[in-house]
Amino acid sequence: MPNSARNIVLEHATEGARLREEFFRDAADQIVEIARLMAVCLARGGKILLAGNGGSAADAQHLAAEFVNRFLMERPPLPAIALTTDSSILTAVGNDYGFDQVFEKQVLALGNPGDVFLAISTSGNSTNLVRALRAAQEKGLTSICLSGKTGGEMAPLCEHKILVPHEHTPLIQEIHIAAGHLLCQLVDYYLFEAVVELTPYLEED
Ligand SMILES: O=C(CO)[C@@H](O)[C@H](O)[C@H](O)[C@H](O)COP(=O)(O)O
Ligand SMILES: [Zn+2]
Repeated sequence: MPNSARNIVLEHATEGARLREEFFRDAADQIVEIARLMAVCLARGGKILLAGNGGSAADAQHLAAEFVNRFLMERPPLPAIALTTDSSILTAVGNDYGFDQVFEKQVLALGNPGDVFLAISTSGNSTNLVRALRAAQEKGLTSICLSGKTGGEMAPLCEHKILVPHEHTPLIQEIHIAAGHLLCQLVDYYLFEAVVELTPYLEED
């Protein structure tokens, strides 16, 4: 018995390491591109909205905190809001309209054209995120999804996608937070270390 429990640990570690290597090799350019567009959004005075359910709600909050506080370097606070944290908003909307609208109403209330909405879902099929992505489209936000496999119902609603090619929710989530950390690091890189690289993108419409 102790051996089979140990095998669960080792199989998770082996498969996680294999997936991580494959994912970052394939998605590196896309992560850089998405970080650059987030940096452009922030440099133009926009903000980043994030949302997810369960473990992905924790990821949304974790990443918002990195932006607002700091990540690896000392720099000014950056505007980011996790839409998962205000229990009065979540219970009022959930109670009066249903859980499917808890993120949609916040995107409609807080989102401005040019802001970024980052939706995090392993299945891509959480209705509250699908509805929030439609609201983001309506309000002119740039939508990004962190998802698994095909990105599910969210995929066609996202302008930019980071998809982890796996079936296992915890492994997808573990890659999501690693990709999220890299987005934080690269946003800081573009805004505070490599402004020259960002300048041509700032001049675009
Ligand atoms: O953390 C986990 C599983 O590792 C769970 O809390 C998980 O996030 C929840 O079941 C979510 O509701 C799943 O939603 P989604 O990723 O499919 O959008
Ligand atoms: Zn979990």
